[in-house]
Amino acid sequence: AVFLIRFGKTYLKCAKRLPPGSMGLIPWIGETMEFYKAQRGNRLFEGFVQPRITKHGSVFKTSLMGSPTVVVSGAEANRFFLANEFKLVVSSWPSSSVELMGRESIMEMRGRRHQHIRGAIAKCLGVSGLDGLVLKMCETVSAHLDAEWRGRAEVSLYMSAKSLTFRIVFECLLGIRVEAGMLRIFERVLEGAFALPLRLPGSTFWKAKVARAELERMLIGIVRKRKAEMEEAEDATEGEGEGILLTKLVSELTAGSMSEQEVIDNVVLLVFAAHDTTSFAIAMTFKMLALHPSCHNLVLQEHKEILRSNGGGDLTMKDIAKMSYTWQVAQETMRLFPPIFGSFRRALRDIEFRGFTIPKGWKVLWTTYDTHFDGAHFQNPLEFDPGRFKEPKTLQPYVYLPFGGGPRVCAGYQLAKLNILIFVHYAVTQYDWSLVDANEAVIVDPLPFPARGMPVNISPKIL
Ligand code: HEM
Repeated sequence: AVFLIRFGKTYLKCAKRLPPGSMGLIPWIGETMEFYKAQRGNRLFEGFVQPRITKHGSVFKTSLMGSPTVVVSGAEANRFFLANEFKLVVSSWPSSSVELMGRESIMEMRGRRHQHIRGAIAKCLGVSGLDGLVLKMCETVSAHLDAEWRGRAEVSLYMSAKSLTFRIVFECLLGIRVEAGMLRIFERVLEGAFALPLRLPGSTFWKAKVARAELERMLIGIVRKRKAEMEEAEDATEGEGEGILLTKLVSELTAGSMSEQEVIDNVVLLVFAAHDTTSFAIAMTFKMLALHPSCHNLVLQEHKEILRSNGGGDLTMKDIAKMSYTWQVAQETMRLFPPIFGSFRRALRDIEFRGFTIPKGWKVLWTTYDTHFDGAHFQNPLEFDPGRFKEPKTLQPYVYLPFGGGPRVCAGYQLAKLNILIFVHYAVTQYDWSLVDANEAVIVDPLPFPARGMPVNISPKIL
């Protein structure tokens, strides 16, 4: 009833200037079913957004998951809404995500508090912070391949990428040893992040809450121990190398500029932000390499050259800088298969956009798809052509957005890049591999993943 009254009032006030579109027969349900159906089949653009753009234009209204929503398209719209974060809009996550990630995480922060927490995270996740982690990341990738690939004929590339990404965040960034069962607890939290927030014992959300409480207990123990160790050692450094991020967050705690809850919530959020996104990018990069053998050969040449020049030793940032073609492959992969298709914002006040009014409180959905697949920005947009990223500076701003844009642009971009490149380096130079199922579908629920976990046949490479 509250929804209907509020919705009705806003509707009458702005009706003339609302964007065109359909709110469905029952506004609370609206077009949610059509949205979910298209999303699950990885056809959100072709199945939901594009037909409505054709019918209503590039700004249209709909009603999704109980919220009146305006879907916007094009680089100009992306810039308008992403760059005006905090001024006209704020990011808007489902209540289950907020509850499970924590209300003190960066995704819920605004203004100064957001800037402060982001500053602390960015210091560790920027190029200079990560420089001291390259060696540890290489050791982690090597150890991962030895433990999970060696001696096997087949592995699930996606699951392997997931456990590696988890290990990199925990062991390299936080300096926390991954114990058996930790990944499972974490994944149970993630499973509830987009589930209906039902507090019924046995429901996905309930199980996620129980897992979150377990994770929180574990993290509180770790944070308190690290704080005591740092105090005892009178260690006032903000950290570098292994564990850089946790050291930085704990030093903020000691200095009184962050609360314990903020430290815990942001640790959970960072693992969440890194996990499915990086793993999907890795899996799809391999898929694209398998489907485009000439690209695979170029990648292999690039990495063999690095092995030749460093004598097969540990990688350095200089070696990683030489992986330019591999990064083009990964970028082109994320253009076609963005790990995050877009995200929701909430209007802080009535917003005038392209002659329409977006009422205060309504949601705005920006997506990567329409610019990523637009022939005006990318010639033959459905073709896989890594070469288009050779000169990325020629791209107009807010066209290529796998990492978002504006004040909330991905804080983990450099880490994701390192993770992908280092993994590709070790995997392609040490193993011959091929896809078990070249036609494996991608399911989106609500983040994308390969339906069968992308099994690959592997055998040790004889170089
Ligand atoms: C291929 C991998 C990744 C992709 C595609 C990706 C994508 C994104 C996107 C699209 C956003 C913006 C969301 C929005 O505007 O609502 C974002 C935000 C964010 N990402 Fe990533 N991400 C990746 C990896 C990572 C990693 C490895 C980390 C850190 C460990 C990370 C940390 C964050 C954080 C903290 C934010 C929120 C920033 C803020 O609110 O200020 N991401 N990411």
